Amino acid sequence: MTQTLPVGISVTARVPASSANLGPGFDSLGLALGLYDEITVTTTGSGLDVRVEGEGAEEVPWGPTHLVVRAVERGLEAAGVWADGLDIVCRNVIPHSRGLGSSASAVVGGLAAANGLVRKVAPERALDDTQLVQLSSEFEGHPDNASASVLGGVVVSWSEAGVDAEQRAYRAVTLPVDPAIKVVVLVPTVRSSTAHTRGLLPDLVPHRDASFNVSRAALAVVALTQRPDLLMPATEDMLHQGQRAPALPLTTKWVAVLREAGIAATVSGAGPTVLALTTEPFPAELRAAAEADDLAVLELEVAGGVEVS
Ligand SMILES: Nc1ncnc2c1ncn2[C@@H]1O[C@H](COP(=O)(O)OP(=O)(O)O)[C@@H](O)[C@H]1O
Ligand SMILES: N[C@@H](CCOP(=O)(O)O)C(=O)O
Repeated sequence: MTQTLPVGISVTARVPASSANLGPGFDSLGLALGLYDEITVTTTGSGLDVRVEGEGAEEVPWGPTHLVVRAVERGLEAAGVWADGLDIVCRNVIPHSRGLGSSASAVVGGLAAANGLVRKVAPERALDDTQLVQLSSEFEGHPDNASASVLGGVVVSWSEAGVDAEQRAYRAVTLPVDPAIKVVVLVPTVRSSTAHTRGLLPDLVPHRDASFNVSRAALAVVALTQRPDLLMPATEDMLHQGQRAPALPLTTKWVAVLREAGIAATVSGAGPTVLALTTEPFPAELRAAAEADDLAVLELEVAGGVEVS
């Protein structure tokens, strides 16, 4: 039976950004990054009130089609809980359409906030992390981003055929990142749509390229968790970065510049952000050159999973 939430309860979800693929781990590996959106949801007597501050405030809809609103409603529905009205405030920091998983963060944040409300009133109905990974991946379509924002750290995600042929079971495990690894992102001002750059990928790849990526993706897990000295070979890719390069000229240039300087750089997600993984301080001259190319250079912590207070 559906349970109705009382009016006036409130929670805030703090959800990290993420970088998907990490080079060879296309559609599987993800890393949670210390850039956070905050979503505060309060139950009211009726209606829907949405406010958005920061990134995307003037572009995203402030109503029922807003991604966070849809995720909050999905989270309540999954727990069998109803709210007569909702007040939702989004304080956005994660840049949109830059390859930092903003859409997955919005979905994970909305689901986690809904779950926080459920936990206050009917803890036995609250969803666990496995269910949050499933729901957010189903909803957003990118389990590499979604599971990083749910679980934090570096994640390996995969999917299995469900009982119903149309359904997939999304799974993920998280591993701690070697503390010697520093994460730097170079964020362009221009945007790129994930749907567009996915469209550039071929249906078929040569067996040798697939085999190349299998070795590098396996190595990436080792390099990220215990052997940062292997980050350069561990971030090589044949499956998507080259194919997307024509749509991402600035990104492609900076991945090459950084790699020539011995810094393990990849396209972050579907781009256009560049992800750099290093154990040394990021060189000042490269920072200055990147900023001169209109890239924001951000040193970020590896984040934990979404938190609800
Ligand atoms: N916090 C948010 N609130 C509402 N919509 C969002 C939010 N974050 C992202 N989106 C939607 O997702 C789109 C970006 O998704 P996508 O192209 O997959 O890029 P990204 O790499 O940032 O996830 C935005 O244009 C916007 O429509
Ligand atoms: N594996 C996906 C990841 C998309 O991430 P985003 O942050 O660019 O939305 C892909 O490479 O398409």
